[in-house]
Amino acid sequence: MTGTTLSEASTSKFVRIQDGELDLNIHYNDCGEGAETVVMLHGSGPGASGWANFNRNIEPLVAAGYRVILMDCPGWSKSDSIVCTGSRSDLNARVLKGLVDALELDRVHILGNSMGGHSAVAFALANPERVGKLVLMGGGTGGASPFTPMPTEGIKLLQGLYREPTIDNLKKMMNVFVFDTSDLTEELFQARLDNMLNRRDHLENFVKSLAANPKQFPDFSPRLAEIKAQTLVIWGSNDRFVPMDTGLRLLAGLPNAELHVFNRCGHWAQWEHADKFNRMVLDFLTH
Ligand SMILES: O=C(O)CCC(=O)/C=C/C=C(\O)C(=O)O
Repeated sequence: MTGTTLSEASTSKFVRIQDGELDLNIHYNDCGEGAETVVMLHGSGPGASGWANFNRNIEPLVAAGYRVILMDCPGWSKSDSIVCTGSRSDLNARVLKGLVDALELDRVHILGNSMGGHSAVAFALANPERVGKLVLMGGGTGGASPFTPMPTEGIKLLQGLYREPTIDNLKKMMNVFVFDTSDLTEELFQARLDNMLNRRDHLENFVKSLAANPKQFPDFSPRLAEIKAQTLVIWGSNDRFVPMDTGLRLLAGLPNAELHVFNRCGHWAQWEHADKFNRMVLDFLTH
């Protein structure tokens, strides 16, 4: 695939994953070829997907010789829908285990955004031998912030958008999502709205999941020291969804972590500072 333009359609694949009683059809994008694989896990916003979250990061990693797998978590994009009453971080981690087993990948690097970061940590705790390096952006663990009232203003807007999926509510959420809103085009809003409204079952099931268990993302702080993988934690200093002190908690708990904070950056560091982000990740993965 290297040397050709990657598209969502040309890289789109499905796999069936069994998780206890569950039999889930999971969508993923499989990009590039390489001895090492980077799995990218998206966040929990309505209409999110691997392709939507990481469209500025796939090509540079593929060009550098990595295979990139974008897994759409159950409840997002073209993956099956689900009501999650327990830990969504652990559910995603079990589904990822099913995917890496199905693809016969011994060990993967994982790059996770927000919920994707929480899920990457859950995977590393359950399957330490299957993890190369971790990159966590705006996520990695749930839990309270000592400084910021929770739920944060961003999470309140996210939950409001799930309940009432309108273009106005989408714009309200996206406007606190990134620091510089000038890159948020009408085209981007419309694509995201279409993604959301295509799968009303995902929206309804997220609301039901929250009603059944408001704490979908547990606090992994007490177990972070178990993770020996080298970890690059990346945060936006203006993150209004998952506050930056969560990054400091990760740094304190993970024995082999380093933290980079982007100034003038919200919850989407991999998109808002894509060029520098991509250079940092490639440097981190190769050294
Ligand atoms: O509640 C949390 O801790 C996680 C919130 C989260 O995952 C938000 C992510 C939003 C996106 O990445 C998105 O909508 O693209």
